[in-house]
Amino acid sequence: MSNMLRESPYPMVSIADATAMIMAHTQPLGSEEIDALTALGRVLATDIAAPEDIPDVPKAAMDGYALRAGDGLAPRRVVGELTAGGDTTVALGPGEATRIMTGAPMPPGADAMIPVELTEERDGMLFIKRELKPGDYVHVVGQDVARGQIALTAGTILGAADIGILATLGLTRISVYRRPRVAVLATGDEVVEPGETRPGGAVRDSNRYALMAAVREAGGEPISLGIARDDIAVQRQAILRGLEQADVLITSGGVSMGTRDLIKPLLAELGTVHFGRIAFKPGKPTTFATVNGKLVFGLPGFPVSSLVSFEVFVRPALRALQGDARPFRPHVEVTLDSPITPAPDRPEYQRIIVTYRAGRLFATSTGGQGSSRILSLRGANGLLLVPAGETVYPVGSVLPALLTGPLLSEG
Ligand SMILES: Nc1nc2c(c(=O)[nH]1)N[C@H]1C(S)=C(S)[C@@H](COP(=O)(O)OP(=O)(O)OC[C@H]3O[C@@H](n4cnc5c(N)ncnc54)[C@H](O)[C@@H]3O)O[C@H]1N2
Ligand code: MOO
Repeated sequence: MSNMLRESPYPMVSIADATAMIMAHTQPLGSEEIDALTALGRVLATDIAAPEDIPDVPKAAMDGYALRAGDGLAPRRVVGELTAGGDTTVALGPGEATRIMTGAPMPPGADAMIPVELTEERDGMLFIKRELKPGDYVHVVGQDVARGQIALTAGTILGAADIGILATLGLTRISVYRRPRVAVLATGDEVVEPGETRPGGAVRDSNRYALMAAVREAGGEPISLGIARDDIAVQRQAILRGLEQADVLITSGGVSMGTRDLIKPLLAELGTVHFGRIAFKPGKPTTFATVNGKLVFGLPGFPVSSLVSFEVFVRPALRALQGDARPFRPHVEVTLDSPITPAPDRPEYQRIIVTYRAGRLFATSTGGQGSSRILSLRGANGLLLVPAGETVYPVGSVLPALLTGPLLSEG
């Protein structure tokens, strides 16, 4: 008599409920102070107020001559030359002008400047072709950033421009949220290291390596826990080792109905399993637990199921843990370029290539959507949200999708 369970003891939860349960257990980790100039991709933990005006003194906006607007169109005597970073001690009296280069501080006494194209200089005299007002072509104090202005807000993911803003303000140390440490464990007697000789029927461990790369892409720090064979003591020990070192633990495999599917009972023994099945394809047996306040995701063994479940359920949690104010991928509407067959029993997240064309987003399927067909992930920059059903969606249908990568553009 087989001791296999005939029915899962875990109720099937909806995608929305699963997401809500995960996010309810996910609070930003603490912050740390780091070098601002190498903080690309990190999430700011505090607002940044500008400590000074930029520019801090009035500066020439163009190459030309600094002068006094009140002298009107009268020729001026050229008394010197000012360059950006050069000596700024020249002071202008009435009837005087000085050559000045873009970015050089305006000399005392000058209240305007004129671009070289609108002038002539002969025998030490400047002739101007246009009358000026005070302030013309002058970059005023605080014009770019005003002292006290909030230049960056907490929750910002620091991009190249933000690094530039911090450097401009001279802020070389900043407070950012800590990156989650994420331990990744592969399970399965049939699973071997990709570089090892593969016995017939064994599978190479693609999941641990793909998941660790996905963790890194999501801003986390992956920790490899290797491969645990299908033995409850071995897996318990690996899980405990992971929880000691990490904020989050991800396992691959061993979450469905087989006699060697040990992850769910183990997590129930060590902590609380919040859900063990989702009405979702690919990734129905995806499991979420907390053990001593740490998040644990039991992802399915099929390579597509594990990566898609990571994208939909784990990635938002990793983003929220590092303080990202917008942890979810953008939702868009796409027009089908190829017909789509839904799964009859569960909403399915099908892999698509999204292209921007003539003002609209179009989606092409990546082909067969089997959970073991890893090539269905190749080139995909979107997940099409296909409701359960029997009817094929023809070309031209409009469906919602998540954008998971950079948009392709045609024409
Ligand atoms: N009777 C039922 N059987 C299954 C059900 C079910 O509801 N009732 N659910 C199916 C669904 S849906 C999924 S998804 C899979 C998930 O099963 P597991 O998470 O238990 O995964 P395994 O059985 O351990 O492995 C599945 C498959 O993936 C390969 N694998 C495992 N680890 C890796 C790895 N690290 N790298 C690459 N490939 C891996 C493994 O060899 C298997 O081929 O269960 C269905 N079954
Ligand atoms: O949900 Mo499973 O991931 O269909 O293959």
